[in-house]
Amino acid sequence: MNKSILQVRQLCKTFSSDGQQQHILTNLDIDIYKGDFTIIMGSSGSGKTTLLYALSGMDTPTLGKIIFQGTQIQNLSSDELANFRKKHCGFVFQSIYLLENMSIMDNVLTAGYLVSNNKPEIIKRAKELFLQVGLTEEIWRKFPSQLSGGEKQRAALIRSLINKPDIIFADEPTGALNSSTGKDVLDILTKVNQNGQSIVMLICLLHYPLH
Ligand SMILES: Nc1ncnc2c1ncn2[C@@H]1O[C@H](COP(=O)(O)OP(=O)(O)OP(=O)(O)O)[C@@H](O)[C@H]1O
Repeated sequence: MNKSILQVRQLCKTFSSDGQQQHILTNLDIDIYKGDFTIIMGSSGSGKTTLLYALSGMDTPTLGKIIFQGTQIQNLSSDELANFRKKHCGFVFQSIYLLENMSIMDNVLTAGYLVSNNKPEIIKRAKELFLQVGLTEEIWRKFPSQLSGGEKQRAALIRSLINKPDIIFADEPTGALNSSTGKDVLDILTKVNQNGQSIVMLICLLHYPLH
């Protein structure tokens, strides 16, 4: 059986505003295993993004434990958490946050250089990844505004992969794409998973509560 890399125990998240409490996540237990493609479904507003923020240490839970490869991530300082995310997590979102003032290759390289000093190795890996997802040199030299939604999402996926993360968190990665480009992105995620990459994907479904 595969190794558990992320364990969530009795996770609760409550937001308070105007004296009102909103219990978004209640006593969630989750185990994410190495190499798995885990899909978490929930309706709009059910707390998927809240869960992703907690799992990746971008927000602190109200109660409960998140243990990543033996480390309880709530115990890390904000610098340690930022390092943890850089080294261990990759992110793909519905809104594609590429930097508009640089080519998509430079977007990917910039993310790689944050973690590694080995520039030739990062460049080699970026080129291989671009070719694997069907983006040729002509495309990787372009700026985000010159690309289709599907091409941009594939570039964002490469950026999430460049540092060989332990887990990719994909929050509705096909939400802004039409069905054919959305399928292309899902096919690529499936291929990446078949090569051993652990993926947690959040999908919005109507009328599907998380708890
Ligand atoms: N910082 C916050 N302060 C107060 N309430 C919040 C905060 N963040 C999220 N919420 C509330 O928590 C609930 C869950 O939000 P979340 O974004 O996690 O849902 P979601 O399942 O990702 O929704 P969608 O599929 O529409 O993106 C919503 O009612 C939202 O308004």
